[in-house]
Amino acid sequence: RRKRDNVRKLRGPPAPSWLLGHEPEMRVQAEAGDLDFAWTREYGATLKTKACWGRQEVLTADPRVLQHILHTSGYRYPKRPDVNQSIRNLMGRGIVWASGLNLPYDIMHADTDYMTGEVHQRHRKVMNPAFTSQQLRGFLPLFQSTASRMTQKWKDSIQAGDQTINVSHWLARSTLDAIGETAFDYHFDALEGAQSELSESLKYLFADTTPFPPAWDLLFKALWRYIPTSILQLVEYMPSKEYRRFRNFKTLTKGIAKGLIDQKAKIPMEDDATRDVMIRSNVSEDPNCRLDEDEILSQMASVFFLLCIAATLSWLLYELGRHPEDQTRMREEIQHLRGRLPSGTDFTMAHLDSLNTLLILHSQEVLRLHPIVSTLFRTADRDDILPLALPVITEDGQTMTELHIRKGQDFRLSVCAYNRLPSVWGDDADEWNPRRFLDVPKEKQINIGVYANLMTFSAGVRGCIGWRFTLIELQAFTVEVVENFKIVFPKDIEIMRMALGLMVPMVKGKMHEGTQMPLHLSLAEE
Ligand code: HEM
Repeated sequence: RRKRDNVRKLRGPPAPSWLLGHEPEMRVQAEAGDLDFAWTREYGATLKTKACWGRQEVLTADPRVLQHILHTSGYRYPKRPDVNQSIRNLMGRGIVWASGLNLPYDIMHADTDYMTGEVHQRHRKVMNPAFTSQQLRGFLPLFQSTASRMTQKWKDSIQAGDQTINVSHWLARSTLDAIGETAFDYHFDALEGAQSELSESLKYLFADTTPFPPAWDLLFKALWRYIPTSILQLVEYMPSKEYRRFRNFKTLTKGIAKGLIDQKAKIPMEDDATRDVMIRSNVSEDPNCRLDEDEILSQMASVFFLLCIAATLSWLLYELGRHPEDQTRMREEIQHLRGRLPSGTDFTMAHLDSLNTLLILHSQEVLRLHPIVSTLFRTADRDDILPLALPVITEDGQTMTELHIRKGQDFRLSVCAYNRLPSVWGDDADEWNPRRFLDVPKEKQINIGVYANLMTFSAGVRGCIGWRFTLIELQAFTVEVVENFKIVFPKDIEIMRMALGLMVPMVKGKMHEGTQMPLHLSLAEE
């Protein structure tokens, strides 16, 4: 006989409605993560919440539970079926969607051991060579020249008398250029205003749809887990705004990829040293390293992740604008290093690594405090017992140290709440303090995240493949901006952390204008 679960014994906030549970409340939080922070403070790191149709969910920021789900269990906690289908609507059959057998319905209803992850592993094998440390470090000069083109635009703007720069606008364009050239060997020329169709599509991808979906859509998506994949995939053709936008983005990125592949196909293989891994995968002899054409074209939608880098960089400049003392010290350190370089040469990765005290600490702190993907959604494919690192008090006053769950149990993995756990990051976990990374006792931490033990890039077999890429770009751009400009955060505006699929900055009272981060800039040498 199967053991009963003890999820219902967890404490949690009362649900406003049986039909919609906490869904509307979670989506209209004043700022992304507010409820996660409040609830984990009140009920502990693991608690129960309600989804649509009275379904019970577990929200957790417990490091041991996160480790168990993302790391130790391999593919046994797949993405929640409705979330995975939404990923497919946006990004097609690429790596972010690829799972065991791609049959969420079957996973839920099968007795057999499905979750071998073979499809995902095949995607990962093809993508990995493009993301090795050595490969990415070689991209530094390209990041530097893109950053320098961007700051030239800012200088032009300042000289023309406009000192308020919407940095997130420019960072999104620069990052699109950088990802295009490095990952796909493709020139978007977004900084020069070209390819505006893709830039525009990215800009409005989540605008005014995802945060406040109608009740029917919430209820409808909650039923997707009961629909076989072959039928479910048709939902991408729904006529409403969100579905249409996702569909257009997918068609657009696939179209660009197709053009690229056709163009490269004309070049004989041996003549093209830069021919990228995805094109090679098409002709690979080894079936474990081969993707079909639709899978290859779908990878182009990964340009979507540029939004993560652009938003992270925006938050970093925001924090530097609010902490002038950090900014001044960082600039002095960069200038000191610059003084030791022969003229006409630029920083190498070894130089950037040597800016460890400031640059790396600031990168880690911005990723901790402003995780762009603030929640991950997973479902158990079997009954399981999960050990808790942070035991919680149950409704009947007992201490719970293990969570017993049944197959099909949904989890909300709270990246943002884990990144602010006082037991992991210290009592000032809600505050900006880059130096904490020098003090946190690493030996006491439970090993989870791919970088700095943060959850920002997720963890385990499906952890972010682009984290090194992100760090190198983050460092190259930060050095370029801080060396050239003094950044001041304007007093007359308030920036909000909005959960629009991704956690992005917006100006309070001007949400309709979309993602923005206006900062006052002046030339550093003045
Ligand atoms: C600050 C920047 C970034 C953040 C916060 C971030 C975060 C994440 C997270 C949380 C996941 C797991 C998603 C899930 O489980 O559903 C993920 C996966 C992924 N990321 Fe990133 N990412 C960033 C930048 C990038 C970049 C620059 C690239 C590519 C150039 C990239 C490529 C990917 C891919 C391909 C996956 C899917 C991996 C897999 O399923 O095996 N990411 N990322």
